[in-house]
Amino acid sequence: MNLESVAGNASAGTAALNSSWIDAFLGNNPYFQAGFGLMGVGVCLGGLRKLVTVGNTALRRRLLVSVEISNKDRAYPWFLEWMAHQNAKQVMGRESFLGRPHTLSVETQVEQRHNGSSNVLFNLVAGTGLHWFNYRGVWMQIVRERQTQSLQMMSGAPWETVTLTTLSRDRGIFPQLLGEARDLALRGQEGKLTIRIPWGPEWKPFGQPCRKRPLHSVVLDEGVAENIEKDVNAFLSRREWYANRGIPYRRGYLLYGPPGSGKTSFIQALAGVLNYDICLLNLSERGLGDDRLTHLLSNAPERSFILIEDVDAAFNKRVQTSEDGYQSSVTFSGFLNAIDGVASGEERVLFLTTNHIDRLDPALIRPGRVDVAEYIGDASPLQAYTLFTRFYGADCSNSTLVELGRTIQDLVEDQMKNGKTVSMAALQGLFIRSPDAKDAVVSCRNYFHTKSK
Ligand SMILES: Nc1ncnc2c1ncn2[C@@H]1O[C@H](COP(=O)(O)OP(=O)(O)OP(=O)(O)O)[C@@H](O)[C@H]1O
Repeated sequence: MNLESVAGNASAGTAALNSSWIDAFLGNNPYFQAGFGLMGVGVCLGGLRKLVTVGNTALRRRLLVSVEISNKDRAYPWFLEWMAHQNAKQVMGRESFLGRPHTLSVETQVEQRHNGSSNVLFNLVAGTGLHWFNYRGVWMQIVRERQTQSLQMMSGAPWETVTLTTLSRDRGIFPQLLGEARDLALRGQEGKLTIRIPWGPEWKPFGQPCRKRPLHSVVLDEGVAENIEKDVNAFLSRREWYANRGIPYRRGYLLYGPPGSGKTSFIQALAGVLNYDICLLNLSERGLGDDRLTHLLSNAPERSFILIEDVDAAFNKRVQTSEDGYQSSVTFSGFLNAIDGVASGEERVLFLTTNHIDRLDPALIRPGRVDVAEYIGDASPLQAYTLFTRFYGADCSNSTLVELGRTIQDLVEDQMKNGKTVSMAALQGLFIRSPDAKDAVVSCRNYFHTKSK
């Protein structure tokens, strides 16, 4: 036996000894056996979990359908209002709707009453988190999420989304539900006029929608209201006509005349009759530049009049020729470009008002920018008569009304012969302060008497 084979035998012996020691240690050690068992169970569970996740994703993809509504979309407030409505029904025990939401948020609504007072309603809607509800026999999941990390730049409000999920076969229920929400929201606005003002690059409702003013309550000189209304209606019915001829689909109106003659009131009443909103733009607003103005005019909400009041105040000859340039950061050429609306092919109805048409640059009031210019003047005798009869029509007999109305008419006529006029706003003020028709005549007489001194 040589030395090498002795060494080989020794090492083989050591290896056999080690392996039998490990086998003995592992095989007989209950801790190791349990450890391996647990590891096996863990691996199995991990695999199962993965399987469930994959299965769940596949199942969701094939069987479920989701709709996401973000608070950038117009449907978002409609949907929340609709939810509040459904929730109120549930609270009143009329309909089973939400699976008893535990997180609620408040949607506060201020309702203007007919007598001028207001009523505040607190609607409880499903808050952030997960909710279940049944709509027309279809179960849905609502997840309302709010992003607290980022805020909307202009309003400072957090971004929100509502995700509705239901079975794929019931996907047709979404348009139905959203349609219902829209109808509910629009029904709530029936008889109301929304005024919007710029908010950053967007238009935002200014306060609560107000009650529409009947057109006949604004008494203009004979034929004036009818002319404008007819022209606006003709324009709105000729979209195709404009498109076929490649003419930009826009129309500009300028109402000019003394203060308190009813220019703004008429535009608001007309918007109400046509179910249009008003986008009120103040050219002297701080921070309003050419770019933002162009963007605002090109992105006005559909079915809205753009109203720019006292347009002379922003661009009158005096200011334009002054050395320091313009009052606001909107330049005159920027304003002309914006109202020309090179960037927009959408319908655009622009109303401008001014007390001083002579101060307007001819470039602003040329056809294409201002297509119809109407003078709205102080009270004519007939306007005074009509306003008087509208105020006191219900309070006295027809013959008394006519007789007193004629007196008012004569008073205004006499004033005019003396080269004096009275605004409709002033007459309205006198009538509001007079409890009855006879008082109104006395007040008018005194007023005119004082004025003619
Ligand atoms: N023609 C009118 N018929 C009925 N009410 C009128 C008329 N004109 C003015 N009024 C009343 O006077 C008030 C002021 O009217 P409005 O603001 O419409 O006048 P305006 O011509 O736009 O004035 P300004 O040029 O100062 O902006 C309103 O409350 C309105 O009801």
